[in-house]
Amino acid sequence: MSKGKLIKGIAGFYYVEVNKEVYECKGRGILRKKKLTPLVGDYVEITVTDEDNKKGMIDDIFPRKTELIRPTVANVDQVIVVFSVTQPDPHLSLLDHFLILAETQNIDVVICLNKLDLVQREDVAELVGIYEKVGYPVILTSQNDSIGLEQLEKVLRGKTTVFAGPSGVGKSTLLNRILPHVTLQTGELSSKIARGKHTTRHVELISLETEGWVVDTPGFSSLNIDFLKEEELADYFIDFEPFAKDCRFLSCVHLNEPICGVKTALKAGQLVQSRYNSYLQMIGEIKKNRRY
Ligand SMILES: Nc1nc2c(ncn2[C@@H]2O[C@H](COP(=O)(O)OP(=O)(O)OP(=O)(O)O)[C@@H](O)[C@H]2O)c(=O)[nH]1
Ligand SMILES: [Zn+2]
Repeated sequence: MSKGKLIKGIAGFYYVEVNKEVYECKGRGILRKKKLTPLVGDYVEITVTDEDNKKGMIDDIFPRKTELIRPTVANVDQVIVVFSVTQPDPHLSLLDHFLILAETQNIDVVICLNKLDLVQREDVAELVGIYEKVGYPVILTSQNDSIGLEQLEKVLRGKTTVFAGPSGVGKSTLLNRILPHVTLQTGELSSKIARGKHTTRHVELISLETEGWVVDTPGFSSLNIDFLKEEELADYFIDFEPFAKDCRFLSCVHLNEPICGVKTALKAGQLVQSRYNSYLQMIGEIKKNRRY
């Protein structure tokens, strides 16, 4: 028996990578009896039934560390959320929505700001400062000027990483650059049509030469956080947390309550206005969702 990583599942077949070789596998009946469904990202035990044709059977699934819902991938170590510094301009509210979703799934995030070749470093210093202060690592990259690529590779090494971000920020271009052995569709090829296909694609882990896997995901233009409750939203703003303990009421939602640690910190410049604006916007979305 060998231990492998499930990298793709299509129509009842599971593709399992063992020492850089990929085996087409079926799941044994025992899995169904145990109510286990193999997921992309799973570490599995397989028996090779046909070495020449690379076929095998999945005997067991190792316990999952994490289970991401969208995309459905097990054992994800981190998400790299890519935004471009311009073209398109970074949409901070969208980035904050993404960060909140990642926090609800308890997953580590690295922010990658791409297309650095189009601006001066000074122009992005404020943006970088905002998110580093909040507590997220920020990497600056450019595929055109080969900036930050080694740093990015270092972050990916040995991990299972989901790449996410809005359309057109350069995710596929970056991945093609650090994965020279695969070719992903980028916006340059008949963009709109390619993009349509993008969304129906199967989730697939791409193996890195330096150990580790990445998952490319279709670009998003909006994200729903309105399944959250108003009173729990602030818990996912990791920068609010140290100040929320100074609120008079335990149930404070940091809007109009008297003696609110979050609003005091905001006035004192200890919290960033754009983050609080995103918070207000999300509260609005949650309230709207409740009205039926
Ligand atoms: N100036 C500059 N342009 C870039 C860079 N990286 C990518 N681009 C361009 O940005 C456009 C979009 O790149 P893609 O890689 O297709 O973007 P994507 O994020 O994968 O987009 P979706 O597939 O729609 O999610 C293309 O025209 C790229 O040539 C960069 O570092 N600098
Ligand atoms: Zn408060």
